Amino acid sequence: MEPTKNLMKQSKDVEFQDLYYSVKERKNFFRVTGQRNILTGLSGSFRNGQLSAIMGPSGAGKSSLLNAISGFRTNGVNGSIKMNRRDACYITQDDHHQTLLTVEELMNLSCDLKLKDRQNKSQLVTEILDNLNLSHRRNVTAEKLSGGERKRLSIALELVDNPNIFFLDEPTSGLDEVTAAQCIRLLSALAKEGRTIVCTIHQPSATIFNYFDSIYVLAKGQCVYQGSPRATIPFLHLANLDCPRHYSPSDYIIELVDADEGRLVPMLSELTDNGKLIYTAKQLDIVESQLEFHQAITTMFVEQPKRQILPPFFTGSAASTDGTLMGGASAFLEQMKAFSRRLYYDRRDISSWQQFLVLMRVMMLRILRARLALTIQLFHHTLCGLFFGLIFFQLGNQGARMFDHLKFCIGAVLMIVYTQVMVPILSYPADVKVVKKETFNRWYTLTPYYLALTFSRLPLQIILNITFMAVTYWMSGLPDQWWRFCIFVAVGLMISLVAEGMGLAIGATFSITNGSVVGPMIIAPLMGLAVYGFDFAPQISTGMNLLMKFSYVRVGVVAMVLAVFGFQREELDCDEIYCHFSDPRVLLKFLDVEKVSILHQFGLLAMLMFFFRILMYISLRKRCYT
Ligand SMILES: Nc1ncnc2c1ncn2[C@@H]1O[C@H](COP(=O)(O)OP(=O)(O)OP(=O)(O)O)[C@@H](O)[C@H]1O
Repeated sequence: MEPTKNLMKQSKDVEFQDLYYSVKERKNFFRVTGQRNILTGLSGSFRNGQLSAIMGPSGAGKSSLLNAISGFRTNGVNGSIKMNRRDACYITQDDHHQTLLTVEELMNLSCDLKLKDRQNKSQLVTEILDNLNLSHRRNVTAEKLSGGERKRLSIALELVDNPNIFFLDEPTSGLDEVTAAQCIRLLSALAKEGRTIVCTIHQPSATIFNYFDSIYVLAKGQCVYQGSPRATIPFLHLANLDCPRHYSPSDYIIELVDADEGRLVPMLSELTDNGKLIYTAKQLDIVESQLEFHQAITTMFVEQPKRQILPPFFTGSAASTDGTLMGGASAFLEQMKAFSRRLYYDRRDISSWQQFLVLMRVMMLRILRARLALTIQLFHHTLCGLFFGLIFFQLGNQGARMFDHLKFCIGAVLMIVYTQVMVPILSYPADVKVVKKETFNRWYTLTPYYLALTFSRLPLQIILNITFMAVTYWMSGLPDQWWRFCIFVAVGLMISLVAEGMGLAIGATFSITNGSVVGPMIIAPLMGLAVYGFDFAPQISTGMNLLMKFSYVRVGVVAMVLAVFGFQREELDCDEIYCHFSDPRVLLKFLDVEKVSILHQFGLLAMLMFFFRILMYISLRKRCYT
């Protein structure tokens, strides 16, 4: 690949010292039984202009190290890292992209969100796609690309604002040998253009191994080798471990550190001073004397006691000290300056309003493109409306059918709740991964995304609700009053917005597996509260009444009852000798809601809607920024 001049930019190194990463071990969800150290005091550096690999056996901590130094994961990470976050991007192993958009649309989206000057946008897109050999796939959606093409697309999307530092988690996983080699060659070319490229790789073939400028081998969370690929054999020779002829050094070193439960790990880790030393070889010959080593870290980090937590706003900055008090003070000043610089840089060129507009457009486009899902949802709501309409056909004005009226209101609410809760629980977790990647790579900030998500779903919600409610209303024979119909629809819409908020909050917090358990588990007691005590409503205790206010299903049912029977509704027909509930006021009194205002119920629903949506926002923030 030819280096592209207008993409050239000065780039920087990545250095880290005494890096720890630990996770809490739990016996069950709540009980923490201890702490597991995954990375144990690692140091090292990845140089600008080089393609570096983090290698190691499965479970060695490669992804953990990549996540920790890139800042993709901050929870449980302690130590010093020098890296300009503004200049870095992270490409995940699974290549999460916005679904239903073509390569060109995704590239345009990336440009719209990242570049202020959009005049040369199409030229830039063409240039990048040409360079990454993706031009012929411009009009294909990301889901239809091959593994290698998808990886190249991930790189292309990030190249738009030309970051200096690329972190890639297992870029060759799932690719055949030829495609994997192509991918690594591309990364090597990008590094030569003046970028720092760091990727994890499990066990590269001999060909791929030699494409790397530097390798960092991990085992059991410790550094067992750091240096050039060709210095691997002399390094092992130094430890009296001779790589057999015709054996790939990458295979050999991985096998060595994996054997005998990692018996050799402490010795090799000592030779590298856990990453503080870097090895190089002068020539290709495997001769011990040609091995050289030097300090991996050039930055003098602030002296820190082991495992001390850096305040989060210091991460990503580096400071020097000679270990003295004065040195420490000037280092602190430097950190403060770096912090202010970061604050300055964090002010995005693209305003939040512009981000909102771009995201809104894309989200609406995606909703319209999901034709099958749209058709199924419309069909489902119409069918449910017809089903309800048939069950309660022309019963809406029958004074003798009080229980049917109640069943109608409860049933309609439950149908809305279940549909609106379950869809985001099952679909949103996949979106969260895309959002995490895109916010991390500075495509947009969370607030405009969140607002665009909320508003873009609104039109579809309204249409689906009107469909279901209209069919139900007219078939069940409720009064021919447009204003009552509008209130009926508004109640349905409000319930669906609360339920959707709850579904999104669960989807943003849990995986699909856990969410599909948690969702119904939460709805069940809410449903219980919804039907509780309708036959002895006036005797319900104050405490229970208060609790019932938290069940939006109950609040929804009450609002629905008020919409159907409130507002001075005329007497219902009576086909029998005596109909106790033919006067709607009797029914309202029986349910103890005759003095309840529908506005009050709308207020409660609005509060619960905000509650779930704020919960979702907090959850999303936590997922994206820790
Ligand atoms: N959040 C976590 N909670 C518990 N254990 C974790 C967590 N993250 C990582 N681990 C554990 O830490 C170890 C290292 O994980 P990591 O994913 O970094 O390994 P890896 O070298 O990338 O492995 P692989 O090549 O198989 O992907 C593994 O044993 C993993 O189970």
